[in-house]
Amino acid sequence: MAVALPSFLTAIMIMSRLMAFIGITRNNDMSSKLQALDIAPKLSYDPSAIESASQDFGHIVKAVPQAVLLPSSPWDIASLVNFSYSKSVPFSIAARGNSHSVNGQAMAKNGVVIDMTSMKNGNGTGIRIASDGSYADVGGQQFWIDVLNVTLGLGLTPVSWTDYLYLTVGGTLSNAGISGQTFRYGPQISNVYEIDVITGTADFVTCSPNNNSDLFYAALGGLGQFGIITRARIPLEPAPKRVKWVRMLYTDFSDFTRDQELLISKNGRNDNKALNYLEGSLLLDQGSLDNWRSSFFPPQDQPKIISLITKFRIVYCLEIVKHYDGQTKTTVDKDLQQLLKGLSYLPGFMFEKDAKYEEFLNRVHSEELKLKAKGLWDVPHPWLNLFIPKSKISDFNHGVFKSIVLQRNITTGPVLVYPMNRKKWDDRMSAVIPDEEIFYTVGLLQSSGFDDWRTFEDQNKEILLFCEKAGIKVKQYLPHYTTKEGWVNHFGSKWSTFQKRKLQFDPKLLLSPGQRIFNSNQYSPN
Ligand SMILES: Cc1cc2nc3c(=O)[nH]c(=O)nc-3n(C[C@H](O)[C@H](O)[C@H](O)COP(=O)(O)OP(=O)(O)OC[C@H]3O[C@@H](n4cnc5c(N)ncnc54)[C@H](O)[C@@H]3O)c2cc1C
Repeated sequence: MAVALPSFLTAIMIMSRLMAFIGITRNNDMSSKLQALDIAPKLSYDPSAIESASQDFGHIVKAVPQAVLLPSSPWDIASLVNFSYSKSVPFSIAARGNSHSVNGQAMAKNGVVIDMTSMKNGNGTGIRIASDGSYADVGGQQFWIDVLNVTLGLGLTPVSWTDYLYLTVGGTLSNAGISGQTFRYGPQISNVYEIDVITGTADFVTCSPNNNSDLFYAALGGLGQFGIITRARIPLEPAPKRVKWVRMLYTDFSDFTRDQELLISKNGRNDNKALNYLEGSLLLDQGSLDNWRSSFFPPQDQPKIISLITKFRIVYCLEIVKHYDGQTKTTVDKDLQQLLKGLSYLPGFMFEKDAKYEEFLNRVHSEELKLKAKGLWDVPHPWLNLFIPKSKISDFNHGVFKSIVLQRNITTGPVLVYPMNRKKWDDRMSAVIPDEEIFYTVGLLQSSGFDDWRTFEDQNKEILLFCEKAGIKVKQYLPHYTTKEGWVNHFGSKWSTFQKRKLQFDPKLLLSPGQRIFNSNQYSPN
């Protein structure tokens, strides 16, 4: 190609902005042409379908599509993409999983939103387990809770999870899919053998590390930019029956992080004596004992925990889980004692639970139901999720947790902080992580009222500014930027590959416009 890549892309972006200016003509044209398609009966213009496709779990931004596609098979999706791709003035298309993004990432202003969940089990997009039990083929629209239930039925399970299971396979694989298992098994994107993808050129491609590998690595962690994932092949292992679930409290941050790092370094291997899960969180007030990441602490112990919080203002909570099955309780208890030997948690502040494996994995759902009953689930969620290099986590504790968070004193909802290893991630994938062997994830998973989410967004901005000034090279998880410069910085050395792959797999910039990487002007605040 004679034209340099970035300027070609700039030309495409200018064209797409021009097209946005002539939106009205385009929209009328688009609606009438869509009526002529074979998938026309599956396009909904129903105000309630449009309204729900204009919103997400964040309740902060809104972008109204022209129509919502309710596909019954991947071919319906390919047909829609093909139609847009063939137009001289194409329209944008967003796959919508469970719409649990918080910044409009699954929206498509003036375009078409594909309600992936309408596919249910249609045409090979259900959950099918290999005859030897080594993997499951799973439709991109499937919820992880359904994957869990079906695989458990055969005594099997995937190994890498998210904290919450009412998310779709395609949605989490477009980000990374992280939780307390990540330190040992890697994120969900490191646990995929193969995927089927419909690209922005409407090609239906099966890809894996050995077959169309560029698209495989592009789509995993690719923020929906390169194609719509319609199937993923997920490795399975024998499922445990029960878990020992332990929480320990700390008032000293360096003790807390030293123990976290010690545990992940000793337990990263795949043997049945090692830990299966490790997370950490902050306890800031009474609400922290009973937020949606599960009420855990026995009621009789809560007064002494609250006294500790009152005295120290921040208490750090280390949470670990060990699976067990054939072992007797005594054996697993001995293994646990061995694992916890030499840790520096506060004496008298170790709490244990014994739970069914599925009860532990689905722990957020019961809290979700409680919050829903109180009208506190479908509220704004001004979240901030960051990856912080290990070398700066102490600076982050002082500058953010002990200063900004305590001074503003508005934080509601879980604040997570736990480490993971770079070596469990595959750098060829689109997902971006810090450039250090160990890094922490910090999630400020806040809920607010409809009137005050901006106060929380201000806190998020202050945190990012602090990191910038303090030279803490954070990477956002579930990233959200409003400028091209923000995205270029985010991807760093991966930016040129990301752009090149976009040109290759979605040259007309049709897909996932709500991420606002290549399409600006996609939504407005609520
Ligand atoms: C309560 C709650 C708890 C969470 N816990 C965790 C957690 O523990 N760990 C974690 O990693 N994340 C967590 N998340 C974040 C979550 O993983 C992401 O928001 C994820 O994108 C949500 O999945 P979804 O199916 O709702 O995707 P959506 O929000 O619908 O879509 C997300 C993005 O992916 C694109 N997309 C959707 N489906 C496809 C597909 N099939 N192919 C290609 N692109 C697609 C969309 O266009 C959009 O750009 C949590 C979110 C919530 C609300």
